[in-house]
Amino acid sequence: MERNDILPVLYDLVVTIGSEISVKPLLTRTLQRLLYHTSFSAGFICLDIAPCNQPGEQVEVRLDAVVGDFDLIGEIGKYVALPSALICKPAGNESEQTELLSTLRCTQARYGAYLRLPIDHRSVIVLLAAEKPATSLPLATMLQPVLAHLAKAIVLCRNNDAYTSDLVSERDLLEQVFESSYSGVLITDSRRHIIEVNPAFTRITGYRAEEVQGKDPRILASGRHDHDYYQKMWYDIEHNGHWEGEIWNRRSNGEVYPSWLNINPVHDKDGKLLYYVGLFSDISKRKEAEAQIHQLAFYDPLTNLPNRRLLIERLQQAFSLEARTGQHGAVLFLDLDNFKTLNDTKGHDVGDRLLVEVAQRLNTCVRDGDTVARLGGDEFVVILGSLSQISDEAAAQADTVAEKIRDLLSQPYRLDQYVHYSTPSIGIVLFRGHQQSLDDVLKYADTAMYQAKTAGRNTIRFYDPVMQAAIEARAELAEELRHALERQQLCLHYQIQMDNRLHPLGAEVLLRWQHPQRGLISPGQFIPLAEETGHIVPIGLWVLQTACTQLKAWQGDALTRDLTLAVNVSAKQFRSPNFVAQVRHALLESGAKPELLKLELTESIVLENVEDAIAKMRELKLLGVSFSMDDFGTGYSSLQYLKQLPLDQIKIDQSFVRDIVNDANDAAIVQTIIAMSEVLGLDVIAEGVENEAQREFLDLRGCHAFQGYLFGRPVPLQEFEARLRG
Ligand SMILES: Nc1nc2c(ncn2[C@@H]2O[C@@H]3COP(=O)(O)O[C@H]4[C@@H](O)[C@H](n5cnc6c(=O)[nH]c(N)nc65)O[C@@H]4COP(=O)(O)O[C@H]3[C@H]2O)c(=O)[nH]1
Repeated sequence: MERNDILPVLYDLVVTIGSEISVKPLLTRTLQRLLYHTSFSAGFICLDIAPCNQPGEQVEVRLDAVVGDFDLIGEIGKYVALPSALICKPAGNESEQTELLSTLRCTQARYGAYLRLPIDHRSVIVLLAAEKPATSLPLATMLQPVLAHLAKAIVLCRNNDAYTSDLVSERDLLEQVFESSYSGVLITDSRRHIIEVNPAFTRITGYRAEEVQGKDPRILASGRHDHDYYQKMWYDIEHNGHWEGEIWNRRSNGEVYPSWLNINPVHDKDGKLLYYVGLFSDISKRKEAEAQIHQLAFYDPLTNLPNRRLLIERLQQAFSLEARTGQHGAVLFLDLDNFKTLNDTKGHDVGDRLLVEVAQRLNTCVRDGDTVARLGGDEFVVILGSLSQISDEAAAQADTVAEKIRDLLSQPYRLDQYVHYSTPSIGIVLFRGHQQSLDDVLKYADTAMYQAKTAGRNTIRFYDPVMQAAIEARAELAEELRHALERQQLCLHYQIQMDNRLHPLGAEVLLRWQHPQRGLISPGQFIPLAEETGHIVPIGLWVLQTACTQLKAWQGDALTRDLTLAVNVSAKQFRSPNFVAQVRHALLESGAKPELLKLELTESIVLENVEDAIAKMRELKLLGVSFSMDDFGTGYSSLQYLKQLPLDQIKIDQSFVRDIVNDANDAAIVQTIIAMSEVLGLDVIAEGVENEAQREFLDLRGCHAFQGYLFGRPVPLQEFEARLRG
């Protein structure tokens, strides 16, 4: 190559270098051009060479580009061991080159000459040939400017490569997000023609990309939203740069579904609108779940009627409405007469069917804006709204609806093979605005219903404040009773029991409540209340413990040591699973003799669960405790169970004793009870003996034990003991 030839070569190389933007093609094309112009047959480029100082050593270099030698091409990107003289040192004379290259294993000693062109301090181009091509000039020197240019180009291309690789990974990431997103993505051009959708769009809408591309997104519209809705949506997008909201669309199969949609416009850096991007998710499942939760939270699952919670909400609304209009509203509280019997005899399934049918009938009796709710069990509430402003008229309107309900609910029900007859008891209370509290209105309606029930069922009653006052007083008493024990307001009175020779046999302990304001309250008033609230259990236990302590205290005195104490046991107390343990514990703790403790049970307690009663009685009898059957004759009085029970005594109820002398019926009953006790080997005692005639009658018929005012009223302990001594 002559000096004059080199300029076009340099120009060609510079153009080649300048036209590449990526390292790999830059190196390859530069090598190709060099081989072409210099007549070398092969060449390679190594960048980033570590400094090599020892002349004889091998250096590890990476082949970044190779041209012309297929063996070496196979090594591109890999590290190969090459003589350091070839890579780092200026080329020697021809014989030295041949010798050096003969040791090159990787090129199979194919080359005898090379040209080494350093690009910068760390890179080199090595051109190889079987023998050195004829050139009159030192090529290394001539090519120097272009190599400096190449060094700069490598740096630029490397930066460019790094940038491109970042862009590619960014694009890959976006593409992956787009493809795998769970949300549907829809991209339109600025004229709102769909240009791209993702697979989630297809999954949700049922439309494939090619079916919607070029079309207006309006093809998805369900028709559920009016023109204004869309206008507002586009207004927000154009003016606020964003819209987000619930939208009902239609799938390709025609199904309408709710979705949550975000729309954003995309602009270029000059603010020119390029695209609209819509991102949406199918919220039909969420909506279904919400509806289900709402249904569960606000509706009764059996009848689908509003439940108590929704009833309260509706009542609140009705209060507000009537407050504005000045009209009356009414609450009807309904309960089905004898529903429990149907449930107990025919089973809950049949009971449920009746409730469903009642719910349906109730709904046909009221207007659209009215509410029919089920509170639970067989209790229903109806709210009637917009009744007259005049209370008499409003009452008449409510009464008309109640009559209609009563009439319809009294029609026969066909439940499976049964024809069932049911009637309701209905309580009504009127309301207007917020004059009464919501709780009060419901409470008053309940009271009125209760009144309807006690008035003989199948009845309608308006709320009566006098009755409400009685109920409230009762509730107050219950609350006070809760604290009576801890406040030490309870005490025991003792009523003597005697034999026919007027020897004291013992006493019945009778509970009294010394109320700080109301004075002495008799058990007839508070025992049923304590039964209802469950307070009878701790109270009963206290009576038992006090009686046992008293028995123990009497042990030291000859006058009292053989006296028995009869203790009344309530149903709830007896039913409690640890009743036996409680009695045993009371006896042990006090040290009382079990033979002196007599437990009084009533027929109803025992009849509730005869087997359980027998088991408990047997256990207690093993301890030595005895049993008396209280109020005998007033209930079922079955000889059958009487035989099975481990009783010791039968107590003739005072209702028979009262007229025993004058009423032949009572006399006959008492005689039968005495005879029956004899047959069964049981003691018999009569209670309520008030006069000598009664006592004599009983004594003559074989009843020799008595309790009653004739012998002594129930009195406090000191009085009782004084009387024994006197
Ligand atoms: N007219 C009349 N009445 C007489 C005569 N002799 C006694 N009495 C009353 O008849 C009731 C007899 O008690 P009971 O049948 O067990 O009926 C008791 C019993 O069922 C219940 N009771 C009382 N104390 C307790 C208790 O500690 N626990 C439980 N569970 N119930 C109790 O309260 C009921 C009523 O008790 P009290 O008011 O003390 O009423 C007592 C007593 O005062 C008489 O000659 N004429």
